[in-house]
Formats: sequence, C-alpha cells, structure tokens
Amino acid sequence: MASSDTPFAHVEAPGFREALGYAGRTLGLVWQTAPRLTLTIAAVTIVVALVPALAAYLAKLIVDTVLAAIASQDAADRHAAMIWVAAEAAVLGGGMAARRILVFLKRLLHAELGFAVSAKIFDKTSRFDLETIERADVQQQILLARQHASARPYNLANRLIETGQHSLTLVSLAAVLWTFSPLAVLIILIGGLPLFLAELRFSGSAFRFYTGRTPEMRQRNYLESLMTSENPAQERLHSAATTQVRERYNSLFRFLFGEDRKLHGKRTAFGVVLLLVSSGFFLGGKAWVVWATVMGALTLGQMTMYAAVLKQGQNTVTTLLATLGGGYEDLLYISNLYALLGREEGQARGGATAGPQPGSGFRLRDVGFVYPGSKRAALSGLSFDIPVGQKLGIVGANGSGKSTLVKLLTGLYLPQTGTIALDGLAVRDWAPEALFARTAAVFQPSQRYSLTAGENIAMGEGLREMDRERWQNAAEAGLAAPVLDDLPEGMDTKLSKQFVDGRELSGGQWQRLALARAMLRSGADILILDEPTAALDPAAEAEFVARIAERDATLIVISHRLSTLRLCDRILVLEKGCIVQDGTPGELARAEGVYRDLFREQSDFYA
Ligand SMILES: Nc1ncnc2c1ncn2[C@@H]1O[C@H](COP(=O)(O)OP(=O)(O)OP(=O)(O)O)[C@@H](O)[C@H]1O
Repeated sequence: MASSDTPFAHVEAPGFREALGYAGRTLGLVWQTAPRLTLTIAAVTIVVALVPALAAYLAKLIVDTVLAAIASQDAADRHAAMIWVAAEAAVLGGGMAARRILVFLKRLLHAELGFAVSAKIFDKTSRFDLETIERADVQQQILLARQHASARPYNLANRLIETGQHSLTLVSLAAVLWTFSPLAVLIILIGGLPLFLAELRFSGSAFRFYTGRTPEMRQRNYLESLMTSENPAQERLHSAATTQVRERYNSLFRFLFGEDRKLHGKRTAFGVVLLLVSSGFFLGGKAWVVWATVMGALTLGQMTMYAAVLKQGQNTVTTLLATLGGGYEDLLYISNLYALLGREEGQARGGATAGPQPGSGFRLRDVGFVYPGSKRAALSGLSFDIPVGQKLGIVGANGSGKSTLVKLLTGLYLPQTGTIALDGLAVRDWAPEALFARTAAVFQPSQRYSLTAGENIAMGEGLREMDRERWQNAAEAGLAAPVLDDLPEGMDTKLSKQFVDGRELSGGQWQRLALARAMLRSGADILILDEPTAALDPAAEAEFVARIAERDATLIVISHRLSTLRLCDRILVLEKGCIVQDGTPGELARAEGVYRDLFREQSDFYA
C-alpha cells in the first residue's frame, strides 16, 4: 500500500527558537488554565527532587555512626545511629507520599488542560467558514489536534516540570559527588547522552509515521465504524460486501501495524544497545569508588553514599535526557495544534446588518463558483434577480449546481467571480449573524441530531432558547406535530439509537423535524428549502405546499418533484451550473426544453 501524500508532509521539525516558543506558549497555557494547581505542583516537585540526595547523605551518616558506635561502644553513638535511621525513614516516607500526591495533582492538571485545549479547538473550528472546514487537509489537521488535544500539551508541560525536578535532583547529587571527584560528575553526564540522541532520532520518525499515515488511519477508523454501526443495515445483508469491507480493514490494519512494529522494533533495539553503553559508564564509576575505599581513601559510609549517588545520578541523567528527547515529539504535535489555531478562518466578511436598498431582494451578476480542488465550475455566469416575496423554484439534474446555488445565497460559500447582493449589499459584506437572521433553510441531506425531538427543532436557533410553545408552533407549521404525538415522551423523547432509551424515526419523520426546525425561524423573511418534500408522503407534501404558499416570505425551493413546485411563480432550470431556462411554470411547460420533458415524464408516470 502506498503512503499517501499528506498535508503533514510539510510539517517540518521546529527549529530551536520555534520549539522554545511553543514550549513557552504551552507553559503559558498551563498557567492560565490552572495557576494555583501549577504552583502546588511546582512546590511538591521541589520536595520530591531533593529526596534522593538527602537520602544518600543520611545513608552515609547511618553507616558512619554505626561504625563509630561499634568502635566506641558508647550509648550516645548508638542513639545517634537510630536517630539518623528515623530521619532517613521520615525523608523516604515523606518523599513517597509527595510522589503519590504529585501523581494526583498532575492528573487534575491533565484533565483541566485537555478541556482548555479542546475549548480552543472548538472555538477555532466554529469560526471556520464552510469552504475551509470542508477541506480534507483542514479536517486532517483538526483530527490530529483533537486526538492529541489533552495528551501532548500536558505531556510537554509535565516534561518541563519533570525536567525541573530532575535537574534539581541532578544538581544536588552532583554537589555530593563533586566532593569525591569532578570527573565522576562528568562520567554520569556523558553516560546518559547516547540514549538522548536515540530518543531525538526516533521521536521525529514517530511523528512522521503517525501524521504521515493519518489518511490510512482515518480510513481504518471509518471502516471500523462501518462494521459496527447500525446505519448500513441493508448492505449488511450482502455478506460479500461485509466480507470485502472486513478484508480491506484487515489489510489496512496489517499495513499500519507492520509499520508501527518496524518503527518501535528499531527504537527498542537502539534503546537496548545504548542502555548497555550507559550502564558501562556507571559501572566504571562504581568500580572507581570501590577501589578508592579498598585503598583507604574513602570511609565505608562515603562508599555507600557515592555508590548510591552514582546510581541515582545515572538514572536521573537518563530520565532527564529521555524526558527532553520525548518533549521534542510532543512539540511536533503541538506545532500542528498551533498551526490549526493560527489558520485563516475563511474569507473576510463584513459587519453590515442592513443593505442600502431594503426590499430589493437578491441580485446575482455573473456568479461563478468552483469547489476547492475541483477543475470544473459548479456554477458559472449566473445572472438573475429574486424580487422580495417571489416564490422561486429551482430544478435540474443531479449535480447541476442547485444546492451550491442556495449555499451561495445563504452566504455559506462566497462566489469566486461575480457578485451576489441582498438589498443592494454584497453578501460578503453582510454580518454573518444578520444574514442568518434573514434566512431560514433546510439543506440536503437534512441534519439528524442525536438529541431530544424538541431539541431537534430548537437547533434552528440554538439550544439556549427553551420556549416549548414556540417549538410546538414550529412543529405544527413543519408537519411534525403528529411525529411528536407518537413519541412516548413527546418533545422530550431522545432520538437515535445511540441512547439506550432512544427512538429511531423514519426518513419522512426526520424530514418533518427538519422542516419544523426551519419553521421555528418565523422572523426570517427568506425561506430556502432544498428538497423539502423528498421523503414526505403525497398527503403531507400537499399539505406542506399549501402552507408554504400562504407564507409571506421570499421562497427559494429546490425539488425534483414538480408537484412541490406548483406553488412557485417562477422556475429556474439549471444544467451543468448554468441557467438554461427561466420563466413561469406555465411558460416553461409550453416551451421546448428540460422543464417540459420533466413535466411530461412526471405526468406520464401518474397517467
Ligand atoms: N462539498 C463539495 N465539494 C466539492 N464538490 C462538490 C461539493 N458539493 C457538490 N460538489 C460538486 O458540485 C457540483 C454541483 O453539486 P450540487 O450539490 O450543487 O448539485 P445539485 O444540483 O444540488 O445535485 P442533486 O440534485 O444531486 O442534489 C457537482 O458536480 C458536485 O460533485
């Protein structure tokens, strides 16, 4: 399986300054998120850091006083030895307690930081415009940032805290070892370097592996959900399809697993060899200390202390350098997070809440639109007006650009060429909220929220508004009242099988809720409906059409069913992104063209 070209191919290892910048920003984020917790962690860390050197020194005092007590047979020396034992027990016990408390505090910090980073990601993605968030590279960047949202910034912060802790331990141990020989300090420092270099080398390739394979991982995750979710129930009946999906999943899994194993195998082999090298340094140091004691240069107490300090020192240097090396990998992920947070949110929008010619409706001039990455224009050269109060129907074959056109009218996309103006002001100059307040829309496919039935309607305006009477009115207008009546807890019934006590609805019932959601926006004077009746039964369709016809709003409705469009006073026919017919339903039914063919096909069908 070939590795795909990914948007992360360009994620370069940050330079030293950049890395420091990210580390600083992450620490700043930690401080902002939980200042008191951070201070407490810092204080407990200092306590934990000083324990090893203190314990080694107390071990020396114990051995020295025990030897003195044996030599003097003095009760005071015997007591002194026991006091040092008690002191050592207190230090070790206190150290252990502090370490446990530190784990708990860090767990709290992890949760708080995860929440803060997720909030930043949600804030950012909610500001992306539709064109930006639909891009595959943006989706992948978001996925990666979300997957590592809580872990990486916390890991880095934790590594920085641990780096401080290990550095303090190392300085205190080095101060003790210095009294033996400065060369011994050098031995433990050099002994840890090989492992550090290995860590640095592999963290870069681990990042490239995990980010480089993201499309494959996404596909694997998708196939997993395909095999376990209830949605593709019909396809499940065909065992061949299930088997083939399974086979594809298996081969993806084996590929990803194989790559993962290769990477970690190499990492482990390098680690083992370099660990042996670093142990060699430590053993050399220990042999030197033992030799000095045998030669009478050190007391037994000093030998015990220096041996313990050497061991602790080697461990600390190894851990410290591994911590720093692993931090580099975290930084790579964090650079992706900050790249996402710094990404442009979309094209600039204005802040106007009204146009200079109120009541003039939509005016489109030479509008063209090409989807990012597409070679073909979805729309081109569209010029027409939609006067206020007009009931406009749009028809055309699949892929002719109908949905794209209504997304442009609502400002979800902005045209690349030409202009769309509402009330004499370009759509891009309107404040998005003001445009939203003017328009109520049902898009295709309509959204199915795994919330309660009432909340499915309320989502038309957001969940904050809890006006159940308005929800009920909207349900009546959108033909969803019978759906609510049939549910065991009415509006409060949870929808979707994701809930143990949730109910599933039929396609038509979901569509009625989507219509009710649009009807909730009674203040909107432009109603945009993309295939509003596709899933409705004929009686419901007729009732909906009659109700919509009564509404005093500009109506733009897309439908393949001409029966739905009978309320329209004007029809636009699109073909390959261009307008090929424009007229009243009567005119178009008489003129030769796409509309008349459609009209005949549909009336022949019912004849
Ligand atoms: N999000 C998208 N990204 C890229 N291309 C898209 C996207 N949505 C639609 N297209 C392409 O734009 C063209 C117009 O699609 P559009 O959805 O507007 O057609 P439509 O007339 O509404 O079709 P249908 O009747 O099937 O709903 C099609 O060629 C389609 O492949």
